[in-house]
Amino acid sequence: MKILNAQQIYEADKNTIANQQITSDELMERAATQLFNWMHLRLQGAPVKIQLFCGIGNNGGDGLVLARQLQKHGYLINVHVVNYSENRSHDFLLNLDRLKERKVWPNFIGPKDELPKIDKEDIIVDAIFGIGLNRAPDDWVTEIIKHLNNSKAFVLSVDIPSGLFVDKAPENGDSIVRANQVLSFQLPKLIFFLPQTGIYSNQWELLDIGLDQVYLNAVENEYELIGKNEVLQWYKPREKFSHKGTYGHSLIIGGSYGKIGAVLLASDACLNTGSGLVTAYIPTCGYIPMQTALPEAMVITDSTEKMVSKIQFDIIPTVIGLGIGIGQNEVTVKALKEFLSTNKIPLVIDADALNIISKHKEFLKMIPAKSVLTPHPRELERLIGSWKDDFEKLEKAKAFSIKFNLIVVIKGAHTITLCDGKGYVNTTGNPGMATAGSGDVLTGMITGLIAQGYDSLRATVFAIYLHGRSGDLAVEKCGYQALTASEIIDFIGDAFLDLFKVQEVSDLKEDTE
Ligand SMILES: NC(=O)C1=CN([C@@H]2O[C@H](COP(=O)(O)OP(=O)(O)OC[C@H]3O[C@@H](n4cnc5c(N)ncnc54)[C@H](OP(=O)(O)O)[C@@H]3O)[C@@H](O)[C@H]2O)[C@@H](O)CC1
Ligand SMILES: [K+]
Repeated sequence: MKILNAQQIYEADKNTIANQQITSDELMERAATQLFNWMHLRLQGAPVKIQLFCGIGNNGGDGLVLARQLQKHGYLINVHVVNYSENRSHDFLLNLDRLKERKVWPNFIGPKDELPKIDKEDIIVDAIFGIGLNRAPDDWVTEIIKHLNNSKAFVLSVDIPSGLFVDKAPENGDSIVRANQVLSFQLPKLIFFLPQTGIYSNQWELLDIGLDQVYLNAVENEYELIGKNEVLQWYKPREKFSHKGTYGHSLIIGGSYGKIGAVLLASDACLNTGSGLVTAYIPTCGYIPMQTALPEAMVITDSTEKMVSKIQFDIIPTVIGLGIGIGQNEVTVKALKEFLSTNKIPLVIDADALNIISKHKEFLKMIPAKSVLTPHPRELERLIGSWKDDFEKLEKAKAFSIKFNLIVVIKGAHTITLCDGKGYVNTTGNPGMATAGSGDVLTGMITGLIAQGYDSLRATVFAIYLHGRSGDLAVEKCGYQALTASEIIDFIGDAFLDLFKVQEVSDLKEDTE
C-alpha cells in the first residue's frame, strides 16, 4: 500500500474532486461520514459526552461535519473551535454555518480564554490540525493540547494526531496530541511507523473515502507499506519436478568461540525458509555442536579453533550470509578483506561484519551491488554517522544505500528497507522479538530467499515480513517475554501457510499496546 507525502495527498484530493465531479465539501462530508459511522457503530447512541476540538482548516471542517452528524443522531456534544488563525478554510466556514443552522453554537477558544472542563469519562475528538500543519503551534495552542493530553479522556484523532507534521520531525512533544485512536483517511502516513512520531498514535485505522484510484495507481510513492497483499504476489510456488538444487545453496559464514549459536540460528532459519542446501563456515570449535544440533546443514571449518581466520571454500554458493557471531579480531578483519577483494557472490551482511566495515569504510566498495546490510540502530550509526531525528536517519541511510548501490535495512518496530531511493515499511512483528538471536534468524531468512531465486530486494522485504509474522504467531503461544529466536524459527512454516489465509482486517490497523 502506498504511503504518500502531504503534497501527494492534496493532489489525490484535487483529482478526486475533478474526476468524480464532486465539490470539496462533498468529499469532506464523505470523509466525516466515515468518521461518524466508525463512532456510531461502537457507541450505539451511548449517552457519553463527546467534546470535539476543531481547528479552522479542513481538519477542523471534518470535525464540524462529524459534530453535525453526531448531534443529528442524538449524541451529547460540545464543540470547541481552537481559533488559531483568521484564515479559515472555505469548507470549515460552510460547515460552521450548517452547524449553526442546527442551533449548535461552538465555543471559540482564543489565546486568553479559559480551557473547557474535560472529564475522564468524556470522548475527545481531536480535529485541531491535520496534514496542513506547517509550523510549530503557538504556545496557547500547545496549552490546549497539553490540557487534552492530561485529561485522561479517550482521544480520537482525525487523520493524524494534531501537532505532528506529515513529512518532518516535530520540535516539541508537548504540542502533539497523544491519540488513543487515529482514524486516517484512506492512506497510511509515514509518521505512524517511525519511533519518534509513532508513539503519538496508540492505534490507527484507515477509512476508505473513495479517493481517485487512477491517481493513486499512477503516483510515484517514496514509501510503501508492506502487508500480506504486497508479499503474496512475489511468492514462488514449488515446482513438482524440482530438486534441492533448484532452491539454491546458502553459505553462512560467521561464528567465534562462544558465538557458534548465532550461525546455528541463521542456518536453521535459512533451511526453514526453503534454501535447498545450507553450508555453515565456522571456526573448528563449532564443528561438533553444528553437526549435532543441525544435521541438515553441511559444515566447513576454518583452520583456526576459535575464530574465522581465512575464508576459503570450494563450493559455489548462490548467496552468502556473512558476519553473524564472527567477532572483530584482527585476523578476522584480514580474512574479511581478502574475501571481499575477490568475492562476486551476493552477500547478506550482518553483525560484526558490519562493525568491521564501519571501521574500514574502504571495504564498502568491494561489496557486490544490491547486497543486503542489516544493521541494528547502533550498527547503522557506525555506518552512516549520527542523525538528529528519524527523518534525517532515513535520508542519510537512503543516500548511503544509493552511493554504494546496496540494500539497507533499518531494523525497528517497523523495519524499513531502503533500495534505489525507495523505502519499504514492514507491518509485522512485536516487542517480544527484541531478543537475542532474532537478527541472526532474519539474516538466515533473507539469505534463504535469495538462494531460491528471489531478487535481493524482494527477498529482503519478504523475509522481514515473514520474520515478523513468525514472531506474531509465536507470541500467541508463548507471550512476549518467553519468545526466543528459536521459537521464531519454529513458526516460519506457519508464517508461510498464513500467507494463504484470508486477509485479516488487522493488516490495515495496528495496536502498539
Ligand atoms: N484527501 C484527504 O485526505 C482529505 C483531507 N481532508 C482533511 O483536510 C485536512 C487538511 O486540511 P488543511 O489543508 O486545511 O490543513 P489543516 O491541517 O486543517 O490546517 C489548517 C491550516 O492551519 C494553518 N496552520 C498550519 N500550521 C499552523 C500553526 N502552527 N498555527 C496556526 N495555523 C497553522 C495552515 O494555514 P496557513 O496559516 O499556513 O495559511 C493550514 O492550512 C486533512 O488532514 C483532513 O483532515 C478531508 O476533509 C477530505 C479529504
Ligand atoms: K487531527
